[in-house]
Amino acid sequence: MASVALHCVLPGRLFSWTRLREVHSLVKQQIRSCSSVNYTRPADPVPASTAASPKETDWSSASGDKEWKVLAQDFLRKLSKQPHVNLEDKYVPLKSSKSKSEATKVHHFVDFRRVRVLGGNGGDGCISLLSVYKKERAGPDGGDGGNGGHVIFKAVKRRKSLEHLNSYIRADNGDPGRNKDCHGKSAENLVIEVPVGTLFKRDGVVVANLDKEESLFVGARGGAGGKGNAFFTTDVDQAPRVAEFGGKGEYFEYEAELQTMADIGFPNAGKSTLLRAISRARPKVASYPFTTLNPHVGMIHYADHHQLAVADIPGLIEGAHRNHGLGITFLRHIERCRCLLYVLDASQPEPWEQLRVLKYELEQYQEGLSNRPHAVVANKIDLPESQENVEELAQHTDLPLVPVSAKMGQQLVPLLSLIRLLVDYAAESDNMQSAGV
Ligand SMILES: Nc1nc2c(ncn2[C@@H]2O[C@H](COP(=O)(O)OP(=O)(O)OP(=O)(O)O)[C@@H](O)[C@H]2O)c(=O)[nH]1
Ligand SMILES: [Mg+2]
Repeated sequence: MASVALHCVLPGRLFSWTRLREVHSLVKQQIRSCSSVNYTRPADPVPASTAASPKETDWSSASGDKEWKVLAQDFLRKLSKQPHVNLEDKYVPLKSSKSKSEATKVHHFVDFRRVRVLGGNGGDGCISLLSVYKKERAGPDGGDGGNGGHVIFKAVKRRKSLEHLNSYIRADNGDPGRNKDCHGKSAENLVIEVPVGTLFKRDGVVVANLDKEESLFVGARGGAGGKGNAFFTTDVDQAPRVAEFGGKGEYFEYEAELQTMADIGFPNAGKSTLLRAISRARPKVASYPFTTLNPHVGMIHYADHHQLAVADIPGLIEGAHRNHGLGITFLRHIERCRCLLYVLDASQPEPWEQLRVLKYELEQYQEGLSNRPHAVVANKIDLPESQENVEELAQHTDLPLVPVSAKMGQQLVPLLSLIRLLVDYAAESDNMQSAGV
């Protein structure tokens, strides 16, 4: 979700600055040339009153839903007139008072894990015949074994990634029964927290969708405890010498997948700088393309104590939907984002071309993906050449547009308020859809 990601990936190689400059100019050429490949260039700039370019309207009208655009535009207009006066708490972003972590380990955003789960075995029943003072044959007294623990997955809001999920999860075994009718202790169930929106698949088939807070999924049941020999006493057999073994715990392999992990994904220039500016995340920032090779997630806090996860996805290149570059892996992440931010480098000429490429790539990968509530972030407005480009960009798109400087921290508050508006809108329409309204 950062600077227009029309770059190529340079995995694990050392480059000279000259090589890097060559790559950069290649990328720029790509940006300019992609318009001629698969989609048409926009017509000459149209007057602000008839803002939407014909192509733009086509994409957005695919879903027939432009309500969020009107809402977002109104919201931005109000904000520009009366910055944050009388704004509801939920739109007021809070700046973290904590400094950025000094830890050297960077946590990546994990939205896919393969896990093997094993329920605990039940404890074995005990065979014992009691013999006490003056009563040599006091009868059978073998206790039952305890039950093995289940492995249970629970959806909680405070988890945002599957990073903590181990690849092998095993619940405890039940204790075996003992003599003197002592029953073994049942093992505690092992409850593993996962983020809301986690899907569990077995052999490609969805077996559980934890899309509600507190919803549970029993991944593997523990075995039942075996009965001790006291249980088998009958009128005709007063001293049974049989007991049961405890049942084996279930074993399954799942693919855990996170659906709406990050609320906003920015497919594309200065993305990492922006994520650093608005959250405590620390993605690497550098002046060459494809600095970010893994998605990063940062949290934004609002005055009503709500938190939003924002994901920074590595840049997209032209043809990403055909798996060029690192393309398809990251488009998979975007698929799970509720809303999108298109981060454009406003210092480059014709930034609307960057927007077209990004939208085209998303649409090619999955139809309707680019119709999710989204906004355009014109970054680097601190550079003098950006001014004119941003004005022209506003004429080329009818999308909510926020000019920012991620590096200088300019205009970030309106952006954060807008993000909240879009995410709330998306959540509400999701709820309405699931309620069948
Ligand atoms: N002047 C200026 N420079 C910026 C701004 N935001 C980012 N940059 C610079 O742009 C360059 C790229 O920034 P990154 O944040 O790494 O860009 P990115 O989109 O994450 O790039 P990839 O990870 O390679 O896709 C860095 O040199 C930043 O310092 C800005 O607002 N103003
Ligand atoms: Mg980056």
